[in-house]
Amino acid sequence: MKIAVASDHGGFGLKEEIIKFLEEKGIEYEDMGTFSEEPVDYPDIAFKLAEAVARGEYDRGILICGTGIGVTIAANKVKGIRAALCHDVYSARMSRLHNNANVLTMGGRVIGPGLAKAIVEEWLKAEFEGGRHQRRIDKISSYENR
Ligand SMILES: O=C(CO)[C@H](O)[C@H](O)[C@H](O)COP(=O)(O)O
Repeated sequence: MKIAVASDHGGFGLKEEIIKFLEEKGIEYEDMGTFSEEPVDYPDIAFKLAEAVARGEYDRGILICGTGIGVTIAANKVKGIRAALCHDVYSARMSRLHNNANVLTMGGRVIGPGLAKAIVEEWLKAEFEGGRHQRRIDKISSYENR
């Protein structure tokens, strides 16, 4: 599995922690920036990662801004992206099982690295259950493609 990871300045510190974690776990990733705490605009970061995931260049993406809200709103504008803002392990798990989320979003100013790593670990291992959940996702896709 190949993961794309990106943040704005508000999520930069947490992104660096998540990257260390992915390295420890031997998970293939690409760091799509930003590369410092210099302010950048979160929509630029979110669209770049989300479009790359939508094109199939990565299996999944992780996006981090200050609250996680901005990148979630932006990423979900990209066709085929199901970005889920998760600040607890249960939501992270359910975003995979029921929503087949292909982008995980978090707020670097909201949660610390310990919880964020637990969220990422659960999110990467949980698999979509399909069935009735596929029908619901298909309705979202139909709306997107109308
Ligand atoms: O949290 C965010 C958007 O939801 C982003 O991290 C923004 O950068 C945030 O709005 C804070 O911006 P600031 O320029 O660092 O005050």
